[in-house]
Amino acid sequence: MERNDFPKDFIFGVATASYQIEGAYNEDGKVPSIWDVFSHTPGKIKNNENGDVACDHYHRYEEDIKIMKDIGVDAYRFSISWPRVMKNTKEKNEKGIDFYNKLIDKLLENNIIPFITIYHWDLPLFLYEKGGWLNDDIALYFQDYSSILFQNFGDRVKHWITLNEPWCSSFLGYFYGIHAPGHKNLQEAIKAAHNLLRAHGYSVEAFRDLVKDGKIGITNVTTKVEPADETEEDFYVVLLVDELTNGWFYDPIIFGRYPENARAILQRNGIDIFENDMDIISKKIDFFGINYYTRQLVKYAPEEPFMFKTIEGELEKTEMGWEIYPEGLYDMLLKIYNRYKTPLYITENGMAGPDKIENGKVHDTYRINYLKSHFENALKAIKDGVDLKGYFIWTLMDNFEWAEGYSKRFGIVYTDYTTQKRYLKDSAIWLKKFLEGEINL
Ligand SMILES: CO[C@H](O)c1c[n+]2c([nH]1)[C@H](O)[C@@H](O)[C@H](O)[C@H]2CO
Repeated sequence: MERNDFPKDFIFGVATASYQIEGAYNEDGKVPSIWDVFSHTPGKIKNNENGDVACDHYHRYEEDIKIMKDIGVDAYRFSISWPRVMKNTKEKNEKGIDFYNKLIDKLLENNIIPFITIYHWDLPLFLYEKGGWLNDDIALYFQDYSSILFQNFGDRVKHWITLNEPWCSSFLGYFYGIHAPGHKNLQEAIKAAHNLLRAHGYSVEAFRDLVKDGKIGITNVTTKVEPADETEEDFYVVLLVDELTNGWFYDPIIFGRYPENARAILQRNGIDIFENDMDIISKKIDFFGINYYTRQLVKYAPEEPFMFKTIEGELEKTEMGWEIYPEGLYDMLLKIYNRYKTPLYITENGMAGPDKIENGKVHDTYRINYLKSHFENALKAIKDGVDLKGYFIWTLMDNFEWAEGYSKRFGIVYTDYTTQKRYLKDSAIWLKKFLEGEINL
């Protein structure tokens, strides 16, 4: 398999997110986010680390773009920091706008296509203090914020993603409590999920007026859910978990309704399900972004809140403890495309590895093998009819891995956090050769 086996307009890129790489957490008018608060709260982040400095990308973006250019990526997916661009619900921070204008112009100067994620979890604290994703007004605040981005950047940026993984923002942030704002309330999670979907819809509505020649979509967690054992009960919980994680955020956008089995279970547990604005939520999109990493093995467990528990699988695992399961990418690409008939991008795929640097080198052969096997499954899906338009590797450089702090390295570029020096890992050199057509896998 080689680069030319992919469609000629297929794009390969790398992805990052504002809070994970930018640093400058209180510079040039940026106001606090819920992640600034959460990461400064003792015990929330491994080793009590935070994103105050991260990869210092705010000051080093030109160097980072040069690295992307050197590797030869076609596109770069990055997120906008809402609290860097907005001082409050109405006023924009000009210095924040300036930063992203410079970033976008430098990308275009280097023939790298910018893909903007409007929201990748760093909610401004001033909105959290108004109720955050639990306050129905947030959908219109998000529309106002989105409109400011469309008006300032839409002349040059034609590919937009409204939200990154609303499942994480709602379930990890409001039910499991391991992400900001750290709540543990299922009803809140369902409310937040609905307001995230509403915010997505209102953003799409504004986009159609303000960036008429652009494409917009949403990125969802997309995990292959499989039964731990071949029992009827385990197959039943597969259906339920697939609806609760994947379907809950795909179905409303295409069908204008929540998946019925998960909905029934939630209602049977006394959870209110929301229906308002389904016409807004299901505004036509141009693509889905798929974040695929691994599978989830589930077992029927009647004693658990959703009657299932997750079982540890036997396959080789990454540093995150996630099984390496490239076939699952093929399965999910087919499943999502055939169910929703909407063009797809892989907006994240990659692995955390035991990366050690020696004399400026990182021999991450395991990451090359991971990417190679996932590229092969993406190509197989294309050959089997999936309209897959691109593939973004997570991630450009090692960065702040949320609750894991800096302990997990996903980058194809190694970040030395003490010197802020960047080092191309073997996987970056491999990718460069693949993109140049030098490698036939
Ligand atoms: C099951 O993994 C999720 O889909 C997922 C994995 N990841 C993500 N979502 C987030 O979008 C990134 O910000 C993370 O850095 C990245 C690596 O953890």
